[in-house]
Amino acid sequence: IVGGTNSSSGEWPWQVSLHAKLSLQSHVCGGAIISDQWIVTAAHCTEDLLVTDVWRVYAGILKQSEINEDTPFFRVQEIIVHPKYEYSETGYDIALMKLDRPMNFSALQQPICLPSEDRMNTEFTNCWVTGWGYTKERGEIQDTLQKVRIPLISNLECQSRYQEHRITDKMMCAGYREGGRDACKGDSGGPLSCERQRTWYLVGITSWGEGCARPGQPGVYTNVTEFVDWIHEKTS
Ligand SMILES: O=C1CSc2cc(C(=O)N[C@@H](Cc3ccccc3)C(=O)NCCc3cc(Cl)ccc3-n3cnnn3)ccc2N1
Repeated sequence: IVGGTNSSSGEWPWQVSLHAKLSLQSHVCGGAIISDQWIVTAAHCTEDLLVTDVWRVYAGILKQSEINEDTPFFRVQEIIVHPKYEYSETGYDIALMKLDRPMNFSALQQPICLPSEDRMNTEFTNCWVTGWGYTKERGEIQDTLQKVRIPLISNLECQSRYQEHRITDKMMCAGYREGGRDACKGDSGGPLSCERQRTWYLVGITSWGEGCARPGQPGVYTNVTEFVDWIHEKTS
């Protein structure tokens, strides 16, 4: 996250850190808890890592330094990648991870609501992006979960910023014209969370962008509203 600040414990209890343990273990992507046994993340996070037993899902943590060999984690039983996913910039950048056992909810780990499909995203005015990603383009993974408020922008404006891409209705964008605040490497797969009437909704999944926090280069997110039916179909 570029231009953000430290989160406090329990502020984003649906945020998880997805680790892969090959020879070494490291944070790969963010993710969001949507039920006691399902995590939503980006499809590109699971590319080349579709074998389930390398994954470790850490919930209820604020700092990466809380993670050591004694820290409890969830194993992944199943990974469902959207069948139309090819790569982030063509959309459908969404995947589901089924945990090997149901999670007990607490103040530190609990689900975020899925948006209802009849809401227009532009109605959301209090949206935040969170993650342990870089704070600048050539940065490093952060210890404390970062948060930054970023306004949603119309797909029309977003398309005008990405003339060499097709910004589809399966995508949505968020950013400041002047740049300075954005997601960055290590944040992908994590939530773009929007609050309305004291309830938080998973409106976007951090997907791609041209650099981090550059002027006129907004972040591009998977438009979760367009996938609510698919998520219900796959997780029920
Ligand atoms: O311990 C480490 C060493 S460094 C490291 C890098 C990444 C990384 O590049 N992630 C990519 C995605 C990725 C994930 C897995 C495998 C390969 C790539 C990312 O987050 N990419 C974020 C994409 C992005 C989204 C928005 Cl909304 C705005 C701007 C950007 N960025 C554009 N340029 N950088 N960020 C993930 C975990 C890491 N952990």
